Amino acid sequence: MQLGVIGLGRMGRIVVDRTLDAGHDVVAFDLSAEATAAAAEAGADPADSVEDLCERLGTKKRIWLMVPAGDAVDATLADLEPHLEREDVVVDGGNSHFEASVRRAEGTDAAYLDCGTSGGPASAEEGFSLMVGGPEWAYEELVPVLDAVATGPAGHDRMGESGAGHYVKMVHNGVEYALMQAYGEGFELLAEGRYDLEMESIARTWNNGAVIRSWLLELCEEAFREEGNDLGDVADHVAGGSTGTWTVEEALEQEVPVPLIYGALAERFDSRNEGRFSRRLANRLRYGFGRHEVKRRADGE
Ligand SMILES: NC(=O)C1=CN([C@@H]2O[C@H](COP(=O)(O)OP(=O)(O)OC[C@H]3O[C@@H](n4cnc5c(N)ncnc54)[C@H](O)[C@@H]3O)[C@@H](O)[C@H]2O)C=CC1
Ligand SMILES: O=C(CO)[C@H](O)[C@H](O)COP(=O)(O)O
Repeated sequence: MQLGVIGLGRMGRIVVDRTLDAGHDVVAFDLSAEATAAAAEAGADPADSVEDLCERLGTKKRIWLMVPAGDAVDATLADLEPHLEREDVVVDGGNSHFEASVRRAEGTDAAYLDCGTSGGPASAEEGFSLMVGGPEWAYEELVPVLDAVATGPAGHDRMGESGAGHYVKMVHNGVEYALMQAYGEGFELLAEGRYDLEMESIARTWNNGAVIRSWLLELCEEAFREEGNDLGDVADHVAGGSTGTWTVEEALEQEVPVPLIYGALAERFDSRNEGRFSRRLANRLRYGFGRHEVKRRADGE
């Protein structure tokens, strides 16, 4: 099979490499000429524009987008649109909102597959877990490439109609937030608690047979090994948050309680806030009702 890949960053490059390794042909394009050249060195046919990529693909185009979610997907689709026919298939492997994917599927002549991708750059060797939404014929058509990009045939499946792939990936990320928070709280108690403990040793021991073993816990083990028992100079600041926000918004709309996911998201936002207003007010209110001492900021700000 011949696959066009647009977006050759951390994730797109893995799509290219794994597709080439499985014996398929790849035509590659990125706005960065450097990224395109690097993919060419790995064996891909380099394109210098979306139009050039489409010409190199000929008829029955199979195109995988791995550009940042949002405007970049719409811009790429706008460039692709004049070259797309009904028998073509476009896959969006990024973290797009499922509603945007439904809109895009409705707005293109090609078959559109929304593909949630899990595993991250660390999965270059093993392959990804792929959650796909969209027309069944297009999914079946892409199976050889999905087999290559995923861990294998068991690493991908069609979740349902358009939007279902990115919907499942959105919820996956919500679960990811909650798991990270649960491990974080457990290790915080262990680190601050009454025994002098080795965090890496605990993570390693749990990873060998414990009920709570997981890849995220292996990443905890790696973090303690590489950063130290107290995480060294790693800052108390967690970036990102869009996919968790979408999960919570959807849960509210569906009236499904997700307190753990919401709590993890709130903690993430809180990590970016120094001197929370609500905590300062609570501090002052305790004086108001109980004449408890008001702790003052050292710098008087
Ligand atoms: N990094 C991760 O752990 C994961 C990322 N994703 C999703 O995969 C997508 C890509 O992520 P990364 O590879 O990490 O990002 P990245 O920033 O490493 O790479 C994005 C690439 O797209 C290129 N690009 C941007 N706009 C373009 C356009 N209009 N035309 C052609 N190329 C364009 C950039 O030059 C860059 O090389 C995002 O939607 C992200 O949310 C999904 C799962 C895991
Ligand atoms: O999808 C992922 C992991 O599964 C990506 O790492 C994503 O970038 C995480 O985004 P955020 O933490 O900002 O929601």
